[in-house]
Amino acid sequence: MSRVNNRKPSAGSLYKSFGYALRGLGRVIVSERNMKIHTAVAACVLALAAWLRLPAEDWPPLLICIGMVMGLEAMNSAVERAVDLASPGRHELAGWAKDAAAGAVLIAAVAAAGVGLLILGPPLWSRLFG
Ligand SMILES: Nc1ncnc2c1ncn2[C@@H]1O[C@H](COP(=O)(O)OP(=O)(O)OP(=O)(O)O)[C@@H](O)[C@H]1O
Repeated sequence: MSRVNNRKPSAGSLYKSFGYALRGLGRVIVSERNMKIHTAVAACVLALAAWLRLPAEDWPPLLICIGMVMGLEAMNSAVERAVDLASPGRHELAGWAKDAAAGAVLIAAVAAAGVGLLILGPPLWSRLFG
């Protein structure tokens, strides 16, 4: 028989979950070089978008891409830690899992770079050379 979770969600537990999530993000930003790079690139993209006064409809794709890349990087860090815990020694499956998680970040980052170029490129070009 499956166990049923009868705990009622409370405002306190919701608040705590946000706290755990923010603590997790903080740890990833502090300890992962790639996450620092993603954070810096995201800040530059948002500053550039504001400077170029992009129209409202151009902002959602940029925000989605930033969220996708940073979210997947956090998930990649979680996979790395979980794999290291489960398989401290070298194992083919451990390498497979880490490579696949890193591949997910790479796909998102390449797609985000394409979206960023398409959205920011033309207005930046005309601001600089137009
Ligand atoms: N336990 C493991 N077994 C097999 N291959 C691994 C293992 N850990 C990491 N690898 C391989 O090394 C790559 C990089 O992994 P990771 O970023 O965790 O660094 P690392 O090799 O553990 O060393 P470090 O964290 O010191 O750079 C992985 O994508 C995978 O190909």
